[in-house]
Order: sequence, then structure tokens, then C-alpha cells
Amino acid sequence: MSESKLKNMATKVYEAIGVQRWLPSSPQSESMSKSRHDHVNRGYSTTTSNQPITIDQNYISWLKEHPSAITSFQQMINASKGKQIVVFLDYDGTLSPIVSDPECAFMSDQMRTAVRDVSNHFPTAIISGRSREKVFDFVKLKTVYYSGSHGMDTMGPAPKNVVYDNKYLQKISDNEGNDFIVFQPARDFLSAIEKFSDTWHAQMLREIKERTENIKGVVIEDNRFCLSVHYRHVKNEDYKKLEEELELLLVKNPGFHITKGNKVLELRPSIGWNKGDALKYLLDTLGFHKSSDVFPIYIGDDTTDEDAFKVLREGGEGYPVIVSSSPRETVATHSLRNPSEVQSFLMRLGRWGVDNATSQ
Ligand SMILES: O=P(O)(O)OC[C@H]1O[C@H](O[C@H]2O[C@H](CO)[C@@H](O)[C@H](O)[C@H]2O)[C@H](O)[C@@H](O)[C@@H]1O
Repeated sequence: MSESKLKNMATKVYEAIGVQRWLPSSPQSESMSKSRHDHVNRGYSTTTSNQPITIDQNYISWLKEHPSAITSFQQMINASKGKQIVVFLDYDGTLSPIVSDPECAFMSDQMRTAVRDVSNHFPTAIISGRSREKVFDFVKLKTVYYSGSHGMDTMGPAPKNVVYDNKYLQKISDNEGNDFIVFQPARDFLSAIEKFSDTWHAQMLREIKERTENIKGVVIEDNRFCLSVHYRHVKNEDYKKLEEELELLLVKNPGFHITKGNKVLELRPSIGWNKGDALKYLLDTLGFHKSSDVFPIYIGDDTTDEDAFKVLREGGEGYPVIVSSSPRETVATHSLRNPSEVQSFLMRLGRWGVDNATSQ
């Protein structure tokens, strides 16, 4: 299927389900622009067990452009005044540390508590490259929206006043009678592929395995609407070969493209839908059609999170936060060093939610 056909199809999907694009227009507030240039209250060097830790000067300069979201917390709260805070989180590298085995990227109980406390006060969604089911298995919270396969498979507590088309957008209930919404914008694409013998990912998985069986260290992960090919354990000299094999695979499967993440190559259907689209879709579903009503916070560490940061920057509102302990090219305005800083930030936000609820 050609790329233009796929694009048309994606447009039709949006029209069919009545997705309104969330396109905020108001300029960046003064307090937000000011907070970008706030002094960053992180030590230039520090010590643990008498061992000096030197912080890279390039990182310090970068921090001035992307101040700590913890240090700037109060400015963020000021900028959100009168608006509903909505929290978006990436999973790997944000809520769990990067580990060498993708199956073992567990979330700590403390992080789970922090996310739960935040979700008790603010609508909260996790948008991940992994399959939705896998993220749920790690997080295990029913109060949160899950958007897997880079936003192509979204599920969460069913909001009121939503019109279901029972194809792309469905309502399901669990054994306890709780209602959930499921939104899969790439569904047409999957069924088109499914017309041929078995499912596309079964075919692709088989072919990737065949093509990469002689490359030591490759780990393939089935993320339902996307396939991840991990190369963290592949020797540098074998990387080129892996890339070439995947490019050859795309020649036979032109409806797919490759994106690059953290030591991972991802095969994705070319439907023009990314984490930024998922963010806009979720805001719309939650009833925030006007940017002036909402203050979205998005925290993520991956290149794929940049699409969501861009949505917030284009709107001039919200709070895009990159998780990185080294200088990185990013459109995020703020930063957190690692998942443990993400946890501190979320704990503070959860506490603020409690205080704010009791003071009202
Ligand atoms: O959008 P995300 O939630 O950040 O998912 C992106 C990919 O994350 C996972 O891979 C990354 O984390 C692994 C565990 O720490 C690590 O071993 C791997 O090298 C990283 O790329 C996940 O396994 C992928 O499927 C996701 O696409």
C-alpha cells in the first residue's frame, strides 16, 4: 500500500470517529517563558562517601535552557492556575530505569504509589512504544489511561458523553462492572493486512527472525501494532547488517517504516499517528477541546516523545519535560535527570493535589 493511500486512510479514520484535533493557539504565558530561564538550583559538584562527583559543564549550560522541573515546580503551578492539569508519562526510561533485558523493566512500588497518587487528582495517561497490555502488566493501575504501540492502542476509564462507533472506538467492561474506552486508529490497517493468510505481525515476526538469526544479540519484541528490534547486545560491527536486513524487509512491506529509539529499531505502520497525536486524542476524549482550559504535562526520555513535546510547544501551553542526564537535542522546555527525579516530581505533584483539594 502506498504512503499516500495510508495517509488518506488515516485521515478517513479521524473523520469516521470524529476526532477533533486539539490545536491550542494562545501564546506561551509570561510566567512559563520566565521559568525557562530560572536559575537551576543543582550543585555544580557534590560528594557521596567522600567521592567527588563532577558535573559536566556542557550539561550545566544545557540545564540553563532546560531547567529542572523540580526546581521550577512552583512556576509550573503558577502557570497552570485556572486550568486542569493533565499528566502524560512515557514508560521505559521515565517510570522505570533502562535495563538490558526489556522483559525486566519493572516499576518500583514507590513509583507506582507516586503515579497512583497523581492519577487520583489529575487525569493521567501513559503513552508507550510497548503494547498496551505489557505496560499495564508493569504498572497495574486501573485509574490510568494506557496508550500502547506509540499511541495506536489506547484504553482507560470511560469518560461520559463519548459517542462510540464500535470499530475504532469501543466501550468494554471488566468483571467488576467498570467501563473502559478502547481506541485503535490503526485498526483498518491491520484488517487490510489480515486479509492475507495470517496476521501481519506474525508474518513480519517470522521474516525478521529469519533475516536476523545470524546476527548475535538481536532481541525481537512484539508490541502488537509495532515491532521492536533491540540491538543493545549486538556488536557494533554487526549493526549495519541489521539495518540493511530491516531495510530489505521494508521493500517487501512498503506500508511500514522504521523509527529509532534507545538501542532499538521499531517497525511501525505508516499511518501518520504518533505519541503527539495520541496526546491530542486523549485531551479531546477527556473533553479538553480548548487549550485555555487545560495544562498538559508530558514527561518522556525517548526520541519518540519529541512528537508529543512538539504538540505542546506548538500550542505554547503545557509543560514538556525531557528525562536526560546529559545534554540532548530536544524541544522540551524542562528536564529531569532520571526516573528517580521523575518520582520526586510526581510525589510533589501528588502532594500538591491533596493540599489543593483540601484548601478548596
Ligand atoms: O515509549 P517507551 O515506553 O519509552 O518505549 C520505548 C521502547 O522501550 C523499551 O525499550 C527500551 O527499554 C528497555 C528496558 O529498559 C531497554 O532494554 C531497551 O534498550 C530500550 O530501547 C521497549 O522494550 C520497546 O519495545 C519500546 O519500544
